[in-house]
Amino acid sequence: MEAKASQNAGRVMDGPTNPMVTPLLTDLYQFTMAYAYWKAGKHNERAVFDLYFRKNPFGGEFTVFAGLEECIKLIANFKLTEEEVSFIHKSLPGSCEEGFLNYLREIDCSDVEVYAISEGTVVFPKVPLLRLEGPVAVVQLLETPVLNLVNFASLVTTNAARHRLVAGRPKMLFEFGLRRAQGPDGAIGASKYCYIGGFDATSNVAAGRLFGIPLRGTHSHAFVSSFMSPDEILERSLCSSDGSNTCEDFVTLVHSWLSKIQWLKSLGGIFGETNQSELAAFISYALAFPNNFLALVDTYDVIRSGVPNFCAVALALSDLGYRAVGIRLDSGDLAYLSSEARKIFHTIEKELGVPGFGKMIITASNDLNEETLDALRKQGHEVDCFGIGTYLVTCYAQAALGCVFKLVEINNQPRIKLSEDVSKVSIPCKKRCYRLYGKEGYSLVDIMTGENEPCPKVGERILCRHPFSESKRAYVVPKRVEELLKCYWPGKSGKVREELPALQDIRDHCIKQLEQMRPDHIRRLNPTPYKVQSNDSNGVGGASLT
Ligand SMILES: Nc1ncnc2c1ncn2[C@@H]1O[C@H](COP(=O)(O)OP(=O)(O)OP(=O)(O)O)[C@@H](O)[C@H]1O
Ligand SMILES: O=P(O)(O)OC[C@H]1O[C@H](OP(=O)(O)OP(=O)(O)O)[C@H](O)[C@@H]1O
Ligand SMILES: O=C(O)c1cccnc1
Ligand SMILES: [Mg+2]
Repeated sequence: MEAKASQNAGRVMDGPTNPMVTPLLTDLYQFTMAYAYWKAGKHNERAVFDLYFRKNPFGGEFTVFAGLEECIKLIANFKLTEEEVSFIHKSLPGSCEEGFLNYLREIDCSDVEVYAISEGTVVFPKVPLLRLEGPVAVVQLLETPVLNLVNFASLVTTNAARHRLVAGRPKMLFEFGLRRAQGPDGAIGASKYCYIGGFDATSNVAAGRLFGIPLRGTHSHAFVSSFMSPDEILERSLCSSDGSNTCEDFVTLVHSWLSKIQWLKSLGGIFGETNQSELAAFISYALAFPNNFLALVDTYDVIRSGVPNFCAVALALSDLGYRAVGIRLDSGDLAYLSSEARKIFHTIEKELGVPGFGKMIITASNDLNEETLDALRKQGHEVDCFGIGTYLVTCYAQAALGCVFKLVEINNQPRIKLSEDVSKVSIPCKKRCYRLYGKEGYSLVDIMTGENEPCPKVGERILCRHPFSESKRAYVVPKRVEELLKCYWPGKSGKVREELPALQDIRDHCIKQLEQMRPDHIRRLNPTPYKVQSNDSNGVGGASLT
């Protein structure tokens, strides 16, 4: 065990994704406190801090924890450069002794221990997501960057998970937020964490390269409106998909299909002359990507122009052995338009005998959010994929998660932060945290115990009580007990360090966690609060949880 621990601790780890994440990415008062600790000879006192939040976001009763990997990468690489030390020197109020600068030159996180809940886990208020233990001055310097790395990551992952829950599992979800995100880091972070929260892909090419997230894109309005007429298309030939023949005039082939569907009885003359500049754009795009033809159909009129133009191009492609992908709708009533488009696709499949035409993929976008996804689901729609930007990545419905970082123990002495507001009182002591599962497989309660208290055991009755309300207590007989806080950075403790999982594994873990939640905790309307309690060692009676 010792050998493995030192091997892990010695492994070189990449720095944080964003090179701006350095020891200077902290509040000034962390450095002034560090100086004052040092001056008082207290800087090496051993402190324990908990990072937790007080209230679930978005009016819900769950949160998904994210940002751990970036925290560990910061901690693993925490070292001030000479230039940074001299900047701190200049920035501290008044004079600062040379000895402190030497101290700053030497510090790193080799004596810090980090325990954390696994990234992608569903978590609840008050339970520590991270527990940092180490020399007080060093751990204080970590407070701000660690909060910064966890707060938005967990908020946007939770937002993505909520969008996933309301859209339903079979739907594809694409994150399209780069243009609207809070700057480059907000965008890259949103792409990474929306993927963890259950999105299938991103339009953000940089995030695709950095994290290996699948990239997806559709078709733009500018491309459609950049064309005037099919006469602009000079190179009109297209080779069949198997290379066996070439259609010399693909434009004429498309026109012949357009007239055929125009007069299809079962379409009831729903369209006459379609927009020819739009048709030109579709043909041109099909010539560029015959295997991936997808058209944005709402530039002029979805039902009278966009969809018929798309169908004509898709049918011409089908003659040459290609299968079109589908359409994107970006305005109007998405429930109505997707259903009408689907009817047309089915009619063409049936009337013209083109197998699979009814299954064209319909993508929808345009200011989508949880509410609109919910409304669409209730109305009924035929959308297969949703492209979601602004509301998702900016976390429009809630600006911040509000994680805090509180001192709970110093030199083995418990510490508490009091407040008039009971929900703001910190819970003292170095803790262990457990999730207790009932006989149906759902988790029943998270409990926090003192570090040296006995751990809950399967099949044994445990009395759990609300941390601040004496009367709220219940017995639990767990069928399974899971310890939540694991060692992700052992410091000098010699403990084995948990490996940081691959992004894909974090995503799988998150999806599985949400599938295992009792449905009433994750429903949108009036969800049931999940219980977070502490262990009751004095054994007074209570109700039972099963
Ligand atoms: N069936 C529906 N039920 C509820 N909301 C919908 C439905 N269809 C679309 N929406 C949402 O309604 C809003 C419509 O936006 P808006 O009023 O700007 O119209 P628009 O279709 O974008 O118009 P424009 O043609 O000017 O772009 C969007 O937020 C969209 O997601
Ligand atoms: O609507 P969001 O959820 O933010 O998703 C991304 C949007 O970005 C694009 O258009 P853009 O918003 O740039 O232009 P538009 O509003 O005119 O469609 C795209 O067509 C989507 O509508
Ligand atoms: O690929 C798309 O359709 C896309 C990408 C980003 C924003 N809006 C749309
Ligand atoms: Mg828009």
